[in-house]
Amino acid sequence: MSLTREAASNTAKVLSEALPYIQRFTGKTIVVKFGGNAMVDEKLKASFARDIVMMKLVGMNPVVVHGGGPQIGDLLKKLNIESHFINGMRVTDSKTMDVVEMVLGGTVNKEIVNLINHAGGKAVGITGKDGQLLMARKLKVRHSKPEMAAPEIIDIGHVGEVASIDTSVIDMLTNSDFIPVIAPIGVDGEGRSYNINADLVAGKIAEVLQAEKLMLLTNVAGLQDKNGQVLTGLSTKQVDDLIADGTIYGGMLPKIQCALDAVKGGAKAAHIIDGRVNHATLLEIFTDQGVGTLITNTTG
Ligand SMILES: Nc1ncnc2c1ncn2[C@@H]1O[C@H](COP(=O)(O)OP(=O)(O)O)[C@@H](O)[C@H]1O
Ligand SMILES: CC(=O)N[C@@H](CCC(=O)OP(=O)(O)O)C(=O)O
Repeated sequence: MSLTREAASNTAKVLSEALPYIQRFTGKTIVVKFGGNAMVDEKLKASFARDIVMMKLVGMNPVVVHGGGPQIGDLLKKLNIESHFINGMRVTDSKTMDVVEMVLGGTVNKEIVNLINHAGGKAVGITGKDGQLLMARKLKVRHSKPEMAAPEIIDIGHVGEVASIDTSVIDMLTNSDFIPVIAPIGVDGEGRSYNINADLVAGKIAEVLQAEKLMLLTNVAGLQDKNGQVLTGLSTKQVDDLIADGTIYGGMLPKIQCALDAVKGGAKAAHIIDGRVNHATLLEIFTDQGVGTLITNTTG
């Protein structure tokens, strides 16, 4: 079926709108975090993979970090293991850690690799253990409740934070035209595995690579206020207030924290975007209409 003159002209307009973005981002690193909740729809997964391939083909260096919280939750449920979260982090005992490693390093990682390869890219899946990419240490979680005088430090098991990053394996892959797909599992000097929140990993990698953009795809329109309005251009003070009054909670806590840390650490910008929108990644990179919440260092 041929396009009408008007439709063809609109398509040409959109394509030509992409030109300055292609020029601006060629050779630049874009870290994309693909969230577990944006990863449950087959069509969205396939369009995400095409977007990543397109970025690579026009000369950008996409680095994919993925989550898989819902997928871990599904397998834990089948195994009759309960899921508990504190401050957006999964309480991870030894049995849970085995499942986390199996799901993130196995099924989820290889599914994304497969989708990107099917779309015409050359993806390689790794975990933070490969090439000692992610050295981790145990995360100390501060937990507070209104009735408590001071926050207490609680043990949530094999949950880690990033202690150091060695990007050699990422550099080697991107320099050979591969697209790295990274599962957020870290390791310490003793060889112990750690479950690390995928947003935190994406943020740290964006910081170390001094990425042009950190894109966090999720299942909401962006960071929202109490009335559901999407907020953008926030200062750190505003973010602190939104956390204190409970507007930001659960999985959004590590997301917003890592976005702020990444831009403070040298990533140019962080975007929290709606992964439920078809081709959200492409829209954010190549058009004038950014989708979601933008955080830059100038915002506070
Ligand atoms: N202020 C807020 N604005 C938007 N979402 C919020 C906010 N506070 C908490 N959330 C929750 O954070 C969730 C996103 O975090 P998470 O479930 O961990 O996503 P992902 O799996 O994509 O990493 C949203 O689905 C929403 O329930
Ligand atoms: C410590 C911690 O909570 N780790 C996460 C790792 C996966 C993840 O971050 O997945 P999403 O991005 O899909 O939420 C978890 O076990 O669910």
